[in-house]
Amino acid sequence: ASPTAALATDGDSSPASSASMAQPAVVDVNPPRGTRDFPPEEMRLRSWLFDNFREVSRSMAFEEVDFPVLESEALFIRKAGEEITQQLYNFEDKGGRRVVLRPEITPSLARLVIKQGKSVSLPLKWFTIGQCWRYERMTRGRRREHYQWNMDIFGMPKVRAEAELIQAIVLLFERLGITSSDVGIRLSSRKVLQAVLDMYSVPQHLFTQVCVIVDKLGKLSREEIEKELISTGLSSEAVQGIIEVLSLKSLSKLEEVLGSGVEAVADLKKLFSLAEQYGYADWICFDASVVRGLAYYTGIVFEAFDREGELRAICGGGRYDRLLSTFGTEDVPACGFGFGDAVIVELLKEKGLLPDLPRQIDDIVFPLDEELEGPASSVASSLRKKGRSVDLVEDKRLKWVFKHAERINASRLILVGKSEWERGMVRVKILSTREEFEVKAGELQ
Ligand SMILES: CC(=O)Nc1cnc2ccccc2c1
Repeated sequence: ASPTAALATDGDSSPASSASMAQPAVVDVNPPRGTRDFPPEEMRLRSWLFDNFREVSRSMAFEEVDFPVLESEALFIRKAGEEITQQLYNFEDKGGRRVVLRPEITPSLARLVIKQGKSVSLPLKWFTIGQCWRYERMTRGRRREHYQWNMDIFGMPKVRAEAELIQAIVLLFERLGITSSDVGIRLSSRKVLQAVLDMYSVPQHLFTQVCVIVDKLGKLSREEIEKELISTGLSSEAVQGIIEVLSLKSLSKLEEVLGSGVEAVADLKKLFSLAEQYGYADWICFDASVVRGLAYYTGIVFEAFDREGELRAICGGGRYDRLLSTFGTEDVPACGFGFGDAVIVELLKEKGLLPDLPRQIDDIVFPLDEELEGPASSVASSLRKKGRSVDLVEDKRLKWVFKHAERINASRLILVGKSEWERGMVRVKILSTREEFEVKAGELQ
């Protein structure tokens, strides 16, 4: 049997044929658990999505940056009980260093801002698209990697930053054909929770833990949330106060409860008025229960959701003004979001918005017999230098070449034949119109 025959076995004990019995077990052709390959068709869809991410970033005047997927574990050690830090894809490298495959991008961004220090002028607007990892017991069969588009602004303390980032999200959805009736953006501020904790004189060191617990509203039952909150040491009055305020859906009600002049309310009012000016007001709504699950958010937080409600958050982000001081340096106000590559594709599938992305090339160059392989190479080379995408085909029958041209949606078929070549000509077939004519080889473009 051919060497690849063994690859065809699906690895079960009952061999397909006696031959596979004799074959040694060849490498497992599947990628590691929880990870994906991107064959051409999937890769075209991913590239299409990422090109949209990039186009939006460009239109917002963000600069692209990148980081190693491998980072020091220290960057992600946080004590707030976040799921993301309990699933670190961490290990010790051969130098005995504690490292991780990064679970998120923001700490790397902060690290680079600190490293760049005084040499960069604020505000900084940076974006990246990068793979992130988690190590989860495969019992849940969830993926262990995904790609995330991140947009972050450093050094912009006012809600203009949040307004800019929300515009980026809306621009992306609009580019993909998603409307504000498909998707909404829920937003609130962690300063709401801060104000409530102050009302019940909850010690500040509990703030991030409480945020991480409250973020599970909607995933855990109310009783479980209350239990977890009590276990952090909160009084039952404080717990009830938190649950009550977080169920508010109107800014004016929030103002009644928290009193006017509270920073959280002022920030949110400003953001809603900016939204009108940007023209995306119908995309956003206030929802006090939005806290997001990352420990370091300090202000406005937001997440996009599918209004039909099945899917989890499509993307999310918020302000994190105190992340840099947790790395031992002075704080720089910051705000950003992460947009994963998985939920959005599910949503596009459901909305029938997946684009048709057929393979397409400009020219197929084909020598009609083997003594013309040289001339065919020079024809292909000159077309490529003029920017044409060219598939140089040989050792095939003409019948196969026509089939191939159709399969890859070639625009032209350039046939290099003996008699034509002797006259310095090649034959060109326009595949859409079946039109056929001779062209001087040197004038082909
Ligand atoms: C739907 C999906 O794939 N989520 C996903 C997959 N991998 C991750 C890896 C790190 C952090 C979050 C992740 C989230």
